[in-house]
Amino acid sequence: MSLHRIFRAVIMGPPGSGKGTVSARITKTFGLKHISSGDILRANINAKTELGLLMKSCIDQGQLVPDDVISRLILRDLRAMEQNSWLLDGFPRTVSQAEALDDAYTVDTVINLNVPFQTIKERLTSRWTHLPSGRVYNTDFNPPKVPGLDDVTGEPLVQRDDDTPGTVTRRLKSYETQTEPVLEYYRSKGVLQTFSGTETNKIWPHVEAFLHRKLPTANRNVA
Ligand SMILES: Nc1nc2c(ncn2[C@@H]2O[C@H](COP(=O)(O)OP(=O)(O)O)[C@@H](O)[C@H]2O)c(=O)[nH]1
Ligand SMILES: Nc1ncnc2c1ncn2[C@@H]1O[C@H](COP(=O)(O)OP(=O)(O)O)[C@@H](O)[C@H]1O
Repeated sequence: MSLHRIFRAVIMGPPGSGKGTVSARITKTFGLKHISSGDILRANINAKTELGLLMKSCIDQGQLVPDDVISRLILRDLRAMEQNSWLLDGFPRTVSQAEALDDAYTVDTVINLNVPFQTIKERLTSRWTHLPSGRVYNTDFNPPKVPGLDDVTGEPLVQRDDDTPGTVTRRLKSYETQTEPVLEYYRSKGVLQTFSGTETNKIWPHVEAFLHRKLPTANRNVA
């Protein structure tokens, strides 16, 4: 059965380290299903669901939403794709979330983007997001073809309410205290693979080569 084994991966890294950008390249190249906790939360906020309204102030203040809320949300989505290989982006962010995931699935590999905080701060205040798809742009790095509009749909891009300098500082702090222990958790399980650098275009070839080794064609989802 090993040829058709389902591949389950997590991508980690501080806010703005390029998780969304690298995830888009991974899904395109390897056909894994991409599940982004931030995209799911923002879709709830946008649709003004009860959950979205409850979580918005937490997110806008740069705090993590409660473990039980996000774990239930993500595990429910994962149950709907039991037969698919997937890439989790933004979850788990605490050891308690990692344990909840571990109770349900074995994670094959954890890709850790190790990008210095100084590099990140400059990026986030110039990030533009297409909310419905989660596609991200940057006024310097990958500007949209038409300023302010998504390349694929032509719909407007927005700046996230939590991409302000003060909130970015709080998000980096919560990354240090709450999320860095998750790296240790996965390191001790022997599944952590760290990629360090300041530019996504230099990091990406290493991630791609690593996944080519880990993920022979047979493991990929059929497009
Ligand atoms: N200048 C620069 N910006 C980048 C690079 N890689 C990604 N970005 C931009 O940085 C911002 C954060 O990247 P994103 O993928 O959203 O990171 P995430 O928060 O970890 O998911 C976005 O606006 C990206 O377009 C890079 O190598 N250089
Ligand atoms: N796994 C999670 N646990 C708790 N809060 C989360 C989680 N994922 C996302 N969030 C909330 O959503 C916000 C945005 O997350 P995300 O889109 O992953 O952004 P980034 O990677 O740029 O920080 C976080 O700052 C946090 O408030």
